[in-house]
Amino acid sequence: MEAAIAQRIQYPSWVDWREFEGKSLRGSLRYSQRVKEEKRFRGLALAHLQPERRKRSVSSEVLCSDNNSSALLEAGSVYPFDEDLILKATLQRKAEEVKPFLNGRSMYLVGMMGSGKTTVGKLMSKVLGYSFFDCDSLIEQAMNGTSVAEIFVHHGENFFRGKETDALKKLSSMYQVVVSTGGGAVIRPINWKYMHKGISIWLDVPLEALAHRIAAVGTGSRPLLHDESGDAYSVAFKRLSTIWDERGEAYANANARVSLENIAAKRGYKDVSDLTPTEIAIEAFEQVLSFLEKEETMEIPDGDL
Ligand SMILES: Nc1ncnc2c1ncn2[C@@H]1O[C@H](COP(=O)(O)OP(=O)(O)O)[C@@H](O)[C@H]1O
Ligand SMILES: O=C(O)C1=C[C@@H](OP(=O)(O)O)[C@@H](O)[C@H](O)C1
Repeated sequence: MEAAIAQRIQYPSWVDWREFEGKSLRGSLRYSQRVKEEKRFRGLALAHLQPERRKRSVSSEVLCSDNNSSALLEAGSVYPFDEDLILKATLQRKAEEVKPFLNGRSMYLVGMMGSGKTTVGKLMSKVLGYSFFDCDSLIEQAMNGTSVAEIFVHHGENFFRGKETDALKKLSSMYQVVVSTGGGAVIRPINWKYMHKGISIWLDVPLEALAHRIAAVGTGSRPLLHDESGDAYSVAFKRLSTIWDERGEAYANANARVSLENIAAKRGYKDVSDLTPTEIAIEAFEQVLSFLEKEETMEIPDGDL
């Protein structure tokens, strides 16, 4: 069937269409085998990926100029579409883009409690082929399995901060690792000395979102949030606000900042809770790339040569 079909997919700028050229996309897009092999398929399909529908479907207008194409899409129809596939492939490509410029340098994720340092850090380490370490877990292992909360109770916060610095010192001698630091790692200047041996990335998440996330999992593992009485969200929000007032500025020492509000605005989402860890990890790699480019182009004054 001769079909005048030109597919116009206009993905957000952060999606790398090259990932999918010539590959069959999951969903209702069907192409004759010849179209795929001879890659005579041309054009772009207009996909309106809207947050409330991005997970389930996409409205597409498909016109392909190709003979023998069996594409059967019509303007305005709604089709299942595997956006997770696109995001995962984009994340992999971003990692491959960044990796050569890292020269094996490690990455340290900093941010308030619940900002996603562990969740996003694991994703980044996986696509980079780096090892992942959670600083709190290393401290607990060094204390024969004593939990962070128990360390605070039995030994006090200052003792914990000393162990945190010891862990970061050890990690700073390693290469090709992604580290999820504890939310308070930014407090001590000595910790920045160790983290600046690698590249530090601040996950900047609004307090409201942090409070919702922590309320969902409870404050048991976060002793600094234990003090207040009330509903879980209010307790978390109140304590996080106090902690932010005390140390919020310190996070800005990071080499790269990942603002979830900026990503959500870029993507047209109403709320940062629409953002998946993969989307955040993609942005993290983009911000690392920007930092590395700036680092490379920074002129060394002649006098310093
Ligand atoms: N992008 C996200 N959207 C929604 N929930 C998230 C996101 N990232 C992390 N979370 C959840 O928030 C909680 C804290 O995440 P975690 O990675 O442990 O943060 P941190 O290591 O910074 O304390 C976990 O329950 C996690 O599943
Ligand atoms: O913000 C903080 O001072 C802390 C954050 C915690 O790590 P997470 O950021 O993983 O919760 C943990 O290190 C300890 O409870 C202290």
